[in-house]
Amino acid sequence: MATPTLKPNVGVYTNPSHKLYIGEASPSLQEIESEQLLQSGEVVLEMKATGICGSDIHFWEHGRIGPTMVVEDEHILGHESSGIVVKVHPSVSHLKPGDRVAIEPTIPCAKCVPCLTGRYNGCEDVLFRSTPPVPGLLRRYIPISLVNTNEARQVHPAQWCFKLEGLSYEEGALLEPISVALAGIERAQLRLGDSLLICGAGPIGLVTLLCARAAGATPITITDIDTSRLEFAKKLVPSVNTFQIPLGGPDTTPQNLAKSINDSFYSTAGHPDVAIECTGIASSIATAVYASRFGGTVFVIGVGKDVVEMPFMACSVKEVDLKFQYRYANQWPKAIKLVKSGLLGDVKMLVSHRFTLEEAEKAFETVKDRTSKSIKVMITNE
Ligand SMILES: NC(=O)c1ccc[n+]([C@@H]2O[C@H](COP(=O)([O-])OP(=O)(O)OC[C@H]3O[C@@H](n4cnc5c(N)ncnc54)[C@H](O)[C@@H]3O)[C@@H](O)[C@H]2O)c1
Ligand SMILES: OC[C@H](O)C(O)[C@@H](O)CO
Ligand SMILES: [Zn+2]
Ligand SMILES: [Zn+2]
Repeated sequence: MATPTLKPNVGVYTNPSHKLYIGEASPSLQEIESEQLLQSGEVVLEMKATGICGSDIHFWEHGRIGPTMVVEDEHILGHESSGIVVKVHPSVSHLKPGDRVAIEPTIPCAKCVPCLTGRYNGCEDVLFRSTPPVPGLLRRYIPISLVNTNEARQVHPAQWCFKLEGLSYEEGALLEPISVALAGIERAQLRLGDSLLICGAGPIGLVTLLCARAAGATPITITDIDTSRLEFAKKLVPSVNTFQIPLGGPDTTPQNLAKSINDSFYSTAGHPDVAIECTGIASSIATAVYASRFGGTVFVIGVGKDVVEMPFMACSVKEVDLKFQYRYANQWPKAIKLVKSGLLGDVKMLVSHRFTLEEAEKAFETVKDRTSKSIKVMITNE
């Protein structure tokens, strides 16, 4: 690969005053250009595609997610990324300029019990790109290292980079939300022939739909308050049933909604076997619980308020298996195989808008503005 002309390193920041802006990022152009300034084992990645996640919008708009993830300083966003190797320290032999990789944004400690038992998403000392105070991936360059994790220099360990194997950069960036859905399906124990209810047709509900179809769930119904998202779901997976959750009106209690959903779409068995909740909204979780069969599973991926009122007795008398998810573990290799094989369908359909790094503000406004009808907004550099 011919040595590309490198540009100054910039990143997309938010701060405690809820500003969104482009600013200088680490490492500097001078550090990147001089291979001597790279440390042993390091390579530099030029980011090629980064998807904007709802949590990026949350950190920008509200400055926090829950009580512990709080923007207290200038903070780089982004954790759905892929890129290309542009510089390599002479000590590195397994990567060369031109190699294309996707980044898993988790940096676990590898020492605590969750790490040692394979559930490193529960790491007690985790660093997760874009969750404050760990700077995210939405910048032009990031150093990757085989031998150390130097957080002061914002180096990401090579262990958490996966070769793209022919996938496009955008598909590489989509591996992150796909990993969320795959982890959910794995822990919800969704099986071939299970009937499924997906609550919420945002990017997470939609990738869950693609993964659940591949896993053999049938029938599948997806809900949303927004008709345009349901129309998109139908375009993505024509066999899916869609159900619009009305805002207000006499029949909008979770019990009534659950009954309408079940009467419309689960008439054979009466109820879905599994519900995967992808909104984090209390009334939607309640609808999933009321729709559930005896011994059914309600699996909550959505996140929301610190305390949420739940239909406790409905869970109790139906022995509902109520489960939750926190990010993912061990999903990238599986996600790459699934996208590459075509089993998930055309995941690129999820990308509704593309912007350059310099247009990041417009990109973030597009995600926030529901009239834009965006699904997955990408910052690309291809
Ligand atoms: N657990 C995890 O590790 C994890 C990882 C990624 C995302 N998430 C969370 O998953 C959720 C979904 O993410 P997303 O990117 O798709 O978000 P999103 O906001 O784009 O999508 C949520 C969808 O839910 C719909 N909705 C709102 N109220 C509803 C209701 N009452 N019934 C049905 N639908 C309703 C919205 O119209 C929207 O289309 C968010 O809460 C996000 O923070 C969790
Ligand atoms: O995709 C991963 C999620 O966005 C993160 O867990 C975030 O919600 C909190 O760090
Ligand atoms: Zn995310
Ligand atoms: Zn750990």
